Amino acid sequence: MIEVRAVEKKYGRKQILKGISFSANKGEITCLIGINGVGKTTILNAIMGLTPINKGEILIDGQRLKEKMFDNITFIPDAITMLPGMTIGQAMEFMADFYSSWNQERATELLEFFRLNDTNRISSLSKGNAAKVNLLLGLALDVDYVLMDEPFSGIDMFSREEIAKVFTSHLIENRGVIITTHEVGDIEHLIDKVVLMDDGMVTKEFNAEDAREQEGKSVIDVMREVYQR
Ligand SMILES: Nc1ncnc2c1ncn2[C@@H]1O[C@H](COP(=O)(O)OP(=O)(O)OP(=O)(O)O)[C@@H](O)[C@H]1O
Repeated sequence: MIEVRAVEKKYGRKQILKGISFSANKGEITCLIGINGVGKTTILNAIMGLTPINKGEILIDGQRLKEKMFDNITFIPDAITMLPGMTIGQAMEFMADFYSSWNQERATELLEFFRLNDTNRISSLSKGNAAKVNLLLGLALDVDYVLMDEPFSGIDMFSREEIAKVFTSHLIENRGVIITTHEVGDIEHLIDKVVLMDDGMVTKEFNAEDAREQEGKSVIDVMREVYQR
């Protein structure tokens, strides 16, 4: 489990996170939702140890962040970080050389799943295919936790639908996934837990299926209630 406890973060004098707390379980997809600039990426960076926090703590499987934990967690940023001149195959080789957790079998399966051609250059990819390569490179690692920053941002409806399918496949199973987004529409049915953020705080944390089954409310219904108060 990833536990974010009363985390505060300032950039200069600007307080971005004002005591954020939530948890994300293994085997579940947790969606962090909030408007642009609310601090979603900052939280992912803090979980990855990429940005220092001012207060609070972050625990992974009950332990404070330590360097060796980063072998068990991966961060998929919102844009591809590989050199544009590389082919998809070369990007995969780079990852295989760099990460001991690289799983070539899973990488090949993801390549087929997303119907990508490994001889294509990163620079020639459509936004949708670049997003798929980005996910492939992260999901091919054998890690328990996957953090994804806006995986659906700026891509067309058909690519979004194809990408969404990966979340219900065995390629995600048993992992703890945190996704950030400001548009929940396409992935609403895939999410287990929802964490709504506003003004540097968590305004509501709930189980999406419970909301659907017990209250007959979609994630969007709950968001409307919370944000339009
Ligand atoms: N390194 C930094 N130095 C100063 N301010 C920063 C830095 N990184 C982020 N910020 C500011 O912190 C706030 C939160 O940024 P963050 O990227 O975490 O938000 P977000 O919710 O992920 O937004 P988006 O949906 O646009 O990606 C923004 O106002 C941003 O300008």
